[in-house]
Amino acid sequence: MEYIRVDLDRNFGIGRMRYQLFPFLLPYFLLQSKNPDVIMRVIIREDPREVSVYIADYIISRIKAFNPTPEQPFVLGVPTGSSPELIYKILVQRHRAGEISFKNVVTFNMDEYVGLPRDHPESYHSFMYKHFFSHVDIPPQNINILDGTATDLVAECASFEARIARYGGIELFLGGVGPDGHIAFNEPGSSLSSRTRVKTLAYDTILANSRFFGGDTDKVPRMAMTVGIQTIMDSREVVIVATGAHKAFAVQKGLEDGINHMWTLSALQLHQHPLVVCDRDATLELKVKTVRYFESIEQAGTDARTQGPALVYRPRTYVPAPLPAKTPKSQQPTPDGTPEKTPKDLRINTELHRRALEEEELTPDSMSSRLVDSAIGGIDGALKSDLVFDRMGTRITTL
Ligand SMILES: N[C@@H]1[C@@H](O)[C@H](O)[C@@H](COP(=O)(O)O)O[C@@H]1O
Repeated sequence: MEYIRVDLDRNFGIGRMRYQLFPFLLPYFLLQSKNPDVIMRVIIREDPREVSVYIADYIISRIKAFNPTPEQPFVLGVPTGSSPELIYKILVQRHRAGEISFKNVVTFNMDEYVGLPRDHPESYHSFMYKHFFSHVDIPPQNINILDGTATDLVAECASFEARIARYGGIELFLGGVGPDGHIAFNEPGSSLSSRTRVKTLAYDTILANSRFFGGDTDKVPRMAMTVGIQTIMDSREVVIVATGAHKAFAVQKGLEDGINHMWTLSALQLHQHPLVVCDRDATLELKVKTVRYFESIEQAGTDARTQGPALVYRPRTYVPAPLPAKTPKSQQPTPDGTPEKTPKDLRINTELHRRALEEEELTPDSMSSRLVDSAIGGIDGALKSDLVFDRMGTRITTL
């Protein structure tokens, strides 16, 4: 009896404390329910078609909610690759059905190969016009794609960042993910604070992308220009599409492991509104517990697109690269002693160029050794026709 009385006393005490704390905790709970998107969101669908429908719907709903005008367009970051093809197809269908207009949408492409002319069939210019731009009402002047044949590539990258800043930043960045966890062309080892720059491609990426060049790795450009991780992180929202068992290892590293420059997808753990939409195969390396957790969040009814409140708009804080405080050594004073005036754009270029020289990025010859087992499926390009992936993605069998 004595024990029971003690327990009752203790429970009563805790219960009373809970009620006393309630008024203080209430604002916290309200804040949580108002901002359900300030976490990593992972949406899982059964196959690539369902994933593409979800993302196309999501983009349409975001553009509509934004209600863009010519003065305040919706700024969309867009990728290439096989994963987004179906998304573009659905967006085109929905545009043709009169559901969505891209008249007041401005796009920035993630990346482009260095050295490929715009009209090369495998340039990202060609890809975007073939799959999307030629079929919707986006004005050509709203399309921004890096020019891989620019004579001054550093200046081209600086001007790209400046254009993004001029629009007030990117609203929604749609991206894919490479089998080695890269986003855009931010290969393993990329600085997590990188901005648009020229990047040497890792051998795995060359191998994976050789499928677009008739399987010939020699035809794949060795360099590309790409937005940086920080460029992506500055977007208000990031949506990543990941489909297929060959993306499973990258998804696992990006979602379950720590933030790591060797798996640049993982940088999104620091973003406020990241959304990863996977098909079932792309989740094969995740813990069952992780999959259940994300599924339960969606089932709980806080799904950003269908049930959640609108995202909270935050002010834009990005300003182009700071100008050097000191007069550069190379800049000689004019005969009358006053320093030479440098045009604004050139000053930005000089700063980025200086930084590019300082930040020599690590691009190992091949990262294949990190891709174990099922993830070897990531090198799908050259091998696709020779390999069969079983449903569990844990074994690769040759035909
Ligand atoms: N630069 C692109 C990336 O932006 C893309 O995400 C990746 C995956 O492409 P896919 O969707 O074809 O697997 O390929 C390339 O490396």
